[in-house]
Amino acid sequence: MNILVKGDIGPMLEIENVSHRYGANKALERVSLRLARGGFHALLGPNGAGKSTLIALITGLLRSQNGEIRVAGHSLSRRPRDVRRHLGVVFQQPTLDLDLSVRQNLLYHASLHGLGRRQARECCERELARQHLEPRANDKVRQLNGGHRRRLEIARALLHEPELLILDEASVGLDTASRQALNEHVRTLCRERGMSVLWTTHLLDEIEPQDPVVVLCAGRVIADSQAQALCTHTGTHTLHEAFGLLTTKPSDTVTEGQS
Ligand SMILES: Nc1ncnc2c1ncn2[C@@H]1O[C@H](COP(=O)(O)OP(=O)(O)OP(=O)(O)O)[C@@H](O)[C@H]1O
Repeated sequence: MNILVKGDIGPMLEIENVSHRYGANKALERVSLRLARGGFHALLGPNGAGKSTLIALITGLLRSQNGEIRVAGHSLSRRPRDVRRHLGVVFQQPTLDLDLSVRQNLLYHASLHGLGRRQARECCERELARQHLEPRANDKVRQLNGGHRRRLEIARALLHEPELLILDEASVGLDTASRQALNEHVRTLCRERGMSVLWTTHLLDEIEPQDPVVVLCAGRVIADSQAQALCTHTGTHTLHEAFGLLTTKPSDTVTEGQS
């Protein structure tokens, strides 16, 4: 995950030695990772691994207790506004207003971003088109299926055209076909817009062999490598087997280049 493509001016996301406690409960322990600019990256971990806590820290929902988080080179503690400008987030729990239309939800959010009326309209129409939601623009969110609601949340997260999109277990609650369609949709967006995506999940069928993955387990990074390298390292044939081994018997961290 820390391989930089020639010409890059630095990583998209850097996390250095971040720990977090909820009272006596240690949720994250000296977590460090780097995401190169552009491309689809996965953050994997079983339930309770600390994925949502890490995302809450990156997005500023939780206050960082120690360590350093930088987005596009901007320090979250020193330049939170610059960080927010570069960041779009789809949280695990949907936060759409079900009784407003698709377009109204977007316009409301655009106004929260401080966009003027005209610019807000333009941004909304652009995202409705990109997420293939134009035909549903006047429908109430309540009328949409789960997959379309998630697309609307992605549209909302991209209104200000961030370079990094974080999705926290975005496919939870969707049926298999909708999960697959959402995953493919995000990968296409990523390719077409040159964005960086951090996709968190505990569902391994959403990961492709060439994806860079970070695996969190019990609050620690236990692997940071390409998905297929995890199989090579653990001597397994599938990512399911590799993940099972790594998360039940965590040893040294698996990093890029190990096999
Ligand atoms: N508000 C909280 N108060 C106390 N403990 C918490 C709180 N939120 C999370 N935890 C604990 O912190 C640890 C990490 O939880 P977190 O939700 O970040 O993991 P996760 O990988 O996102 O799990 P899931 O996939 O189930 O959402 C767990 O032990 C969890 O019980």
